[in-house]
Amino acid sequence: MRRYSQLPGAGRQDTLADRVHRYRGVLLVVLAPLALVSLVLLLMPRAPSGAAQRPLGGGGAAAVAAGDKKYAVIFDAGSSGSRVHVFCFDGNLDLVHIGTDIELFVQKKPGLSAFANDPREAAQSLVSLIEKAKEVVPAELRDQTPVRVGATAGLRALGAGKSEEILQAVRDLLREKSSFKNQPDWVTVLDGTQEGAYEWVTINYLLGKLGKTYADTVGVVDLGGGSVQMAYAIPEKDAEKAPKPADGEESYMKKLFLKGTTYHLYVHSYLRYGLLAARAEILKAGNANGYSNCVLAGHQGQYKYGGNIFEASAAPSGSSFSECRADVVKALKVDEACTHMKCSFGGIWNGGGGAGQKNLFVASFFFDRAAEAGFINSNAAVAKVKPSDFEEAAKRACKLNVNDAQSSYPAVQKDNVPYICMDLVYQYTLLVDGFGVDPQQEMTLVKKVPYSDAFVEAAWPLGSAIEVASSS
Ligand SMILES: O=c1[nH]cnc2c1ncn2[C@@H]1O[C@H](COP(=O)(O)OP(=O)(O)O)[C@@H](O)[C@H]1O
Ligand SMILES: [Ca+2]
Repeated sequence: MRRYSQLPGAGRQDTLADRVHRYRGVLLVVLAPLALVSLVLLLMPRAPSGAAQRPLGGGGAAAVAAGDKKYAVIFDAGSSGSRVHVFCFDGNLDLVHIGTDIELFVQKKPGLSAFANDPREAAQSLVSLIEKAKEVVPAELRDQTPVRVGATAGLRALGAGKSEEILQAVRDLLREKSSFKNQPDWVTVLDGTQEGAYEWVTINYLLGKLGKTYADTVGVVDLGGGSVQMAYAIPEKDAEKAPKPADGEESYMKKLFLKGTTYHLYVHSYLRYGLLAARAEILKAGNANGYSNCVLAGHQGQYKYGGNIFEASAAPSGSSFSECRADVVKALKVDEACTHMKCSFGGIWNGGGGAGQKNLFVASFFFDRAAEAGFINSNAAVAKVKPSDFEEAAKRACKLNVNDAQSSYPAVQKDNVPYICMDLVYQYTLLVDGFGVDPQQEMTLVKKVPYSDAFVEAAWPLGSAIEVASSS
């Protein structure tokens, strides 16, 4: 848990307001031409022909300026939990401290989709997060500070009707309780491409890569609970040849304009292939005999996901790495017909690879399971690993029964223990057979990214906040 300290500046409102009032005539004469000149200077170098002004093409929620500081409040309504992030940017769009931290980050479980039949209660689950956010934004700036809510795979999977009811309840709550600047179209289900693009912006921004050529940027994989995203930059000439997506699928390409540079981003989000959703797919793919080759010996039970129930009992001989792997390959539909040059899995174009994907930053559940399986330090922000590390860990885990696994992996939550073999096999197979990563290729698992003298969460909300802050 972070500390929330009161920002300097709160409480000076009256004095400042008095002074502004007294000198308003002088201020107008001095500031009006200055503002005009700065506007011209700001816009001039940022307008190459044809490039969009809004870096991510979003809704234009302008972050608020305090001096040259701008705050933005972003809610991440993830499938397994809700989180709030508050960021503060200076005039150069660099992050500045909020009290002693560089970001306010608070999280809560479960996510909105756990309240599928009670939209009001879903919205109420955000109240404590709203309160925490309010504590760090100075009172006089709150009504000008935009709050956005992005829901991901959990609400996507609920379908339009139920998710819209929940979003409406959240809009009502923000209007009545948040005191932040809110707008109905700032509370949405993010499409998978948007989520992947924001995550790519977050990581590349924090690493100082934005403004450099596409080949200097890093590729990003984000394994959530409900969906998994792959995003990386490719050369313009390749982007022009990108296949058109199938009916109902999102476009493979997204054009971003950031720090004076245009990027052509390949992004795909695979719904139902987040770690928790994939368990259901794996159980469906491999459950022919009423048991699963991926569930640890000694476990008899059912797995509940997205309102459905799946048989999840161990085979008589317990879990097996190789048989579980075969089930995962089936669940991934690795052999599905590919109508493009090259596919990842399920007939989806792989983007063609290249320099923007060479250096991979891999986030969310990849980090968490690697830490729980004990092959990376859970207190580190980043860790270098290879896909083969997941393979080795999986081979070890698949040999255990539930009791031995509980004592071998004390960091694994009790509910997750029967699935530790399945999760690790899935992660290895997703990387190698799904995304085509070489088992020996080094990649970076990332939880937080070092930035200035602090660490920032490696998650999509910062990308959204950058869009908000740069569109003012
Ligand atoms: O802000 C964050 N910081 C670090 N990890 C995060 C953050 N947001 C999500 N995660 C990781 O993602 C995992 C679950 O993803 P989430 O609930 O967001 O599913 P979704 O993206 O499929 O909706 C969490 O267990 C956690 O490891
Ligand atoms: Ca997520």
